[in-house]
Amino acid sequence: MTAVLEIQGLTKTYRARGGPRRALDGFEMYVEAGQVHGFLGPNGSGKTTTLRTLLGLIRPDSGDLRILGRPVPAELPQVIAHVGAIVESPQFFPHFSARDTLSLLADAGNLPQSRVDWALELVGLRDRAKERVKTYSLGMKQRLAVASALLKQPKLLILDEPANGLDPGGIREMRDMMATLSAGGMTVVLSSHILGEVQLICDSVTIISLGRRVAAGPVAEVLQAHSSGQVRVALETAADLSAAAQVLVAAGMQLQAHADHLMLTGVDKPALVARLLAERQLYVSELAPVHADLESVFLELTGTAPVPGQARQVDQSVKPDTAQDGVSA
Ligand SMILES: Nc1ncnc2c1ncn2[C@@H]1O[C@H](COP(=O)(O)OP(=O)(O)OP(=O)(O)O)[C@@H](O)[C@H]1O
Repeated sequence: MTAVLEIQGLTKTYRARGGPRRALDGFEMYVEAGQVHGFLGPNGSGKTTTLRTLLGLIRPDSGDLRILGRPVPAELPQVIAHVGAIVESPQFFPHFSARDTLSLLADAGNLPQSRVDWALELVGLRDRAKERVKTYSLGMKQRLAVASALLKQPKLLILDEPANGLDPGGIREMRDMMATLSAGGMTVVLSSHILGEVQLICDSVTIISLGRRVAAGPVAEVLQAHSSGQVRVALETAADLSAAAQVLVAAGMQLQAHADHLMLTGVDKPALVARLLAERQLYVSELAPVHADLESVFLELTGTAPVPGQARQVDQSVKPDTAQDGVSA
């Protein structure tokens, strides 16, 4: 597969009041053509810095960046026509309508006016397109921003928090829109904190923590690589749970007993559990591997799971010693 986006060894240190602040520390990222790729990380982990660097808005200290195979920023002028992006909430003229705004942008970019209606339709603003932007809700402004990035019909669409401010219906529409765009061959990179949504939308993800990649790859592989092998076991007779727990512990398994089930960890072969218990006339009614979700993997990898009684500070996330976790993109 062709990489639409490649980043290797990206570093960036800001000069801040409190001293130099290393925002990116050998960061890597690969996105293949036609993918919807989720870019995830805690607050302050370096996502916006990465995206701004790709668009030539920030000069990196070092690193190799390529868009559509071209090195950036050196050859950004040659590829920028194929890249649509919203990296910061764009400001629109409040007295213009959405249609006027897009029309102006199409003119400025030498793009056909027919794209205006196409983009308005796609983001669901067609029926409100004549109203002034200042009367729009946050979610409607967000839709207009996406429409403005779509005008170029880009090969690569980069969206920083596209679901910000959208209602549940809007989030679902955004998801459908991504699917439509990706089916048409567009590659989409989106940063988001709505992990359930990312799990539904994205083919692949990169997770960043304190400026380094901590996981990357197809969503299913990342989940698989970080699933803890948990299995939930319930018995036909709940009264047999403690006897079953004893059997399984004696067989070297680790478990937690709950009122109506046992939760086993590190189980490679769930069938073995059923066999061990059946040998003692203990019959399982449920034997279900518990799949990790993206949120739990994210919290584990970035070390940002809430701890009762502690207020986590923004820079308290995990930075691995090495940049990789073994899952490749
Ligand atoms: N102009 C700047 N000057 C100094 N430090 C900066 C500057 N911009 C970003 N930083 C710092 O760089 C780090 C990475 O910031 P960045 O905005 O890339 O994070 P992010 O992952 O996009 O966060 P969020 O999810 O909160 O948007 C943070 O510690 C931030 O404070």
